[in-house]
Amino acid sequence: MKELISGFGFAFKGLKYAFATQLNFRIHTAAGFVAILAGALLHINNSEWLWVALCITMVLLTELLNTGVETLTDLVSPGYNKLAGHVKDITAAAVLITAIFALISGLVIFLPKILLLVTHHAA
Ligand SMILES: Nc1ncnc2c1ncn2[C@@H]1O[C@H](COP(=O)(O)OP(=O)(O)OP(=O)(O)O)[C@@H](O)[C@H]1O
Repeated sequence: MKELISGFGFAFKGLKYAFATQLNFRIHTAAGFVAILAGALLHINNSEWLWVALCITMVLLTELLNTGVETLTDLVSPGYNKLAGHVKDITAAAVLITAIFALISGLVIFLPKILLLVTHHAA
């Protein structure tokens, strides 16, 4: 039980480190909160909530993996190294792909509801 609790402690330490050092992690966390707020205000349904939860999880997960890989790369290759650059570019690309997926999902879920709201108010 003690090991389980200290395991959570290490995980929170990792989250705190990513949040403190990575601007992109803070931006994506804020975007996640905005999506949750929009979901509540626009009364999205259960399956839409699952898509929102999946997108937030995947973006933050890839951000955390990217931070881990970047940190490890800086540890093993502090100086310039072409391969080290490729490693960082590849994990950055993983974040980009996931963020694009989240953006498209967000548009599919929220845009029709926002347009309906706007046209309803305009009429
Ligand atoms: N050791 C290195 N050798 C070669 N190229 C590197 C190296 N470190 C970084 N780069 C190149 O610079 C880019 C930015 O690296 P950096 O470590 O600043 O990443 P970042 O995404 O800006 O991370 P951070 O959020 O820590 O600032 C990498 O994607 C890579 O192309």
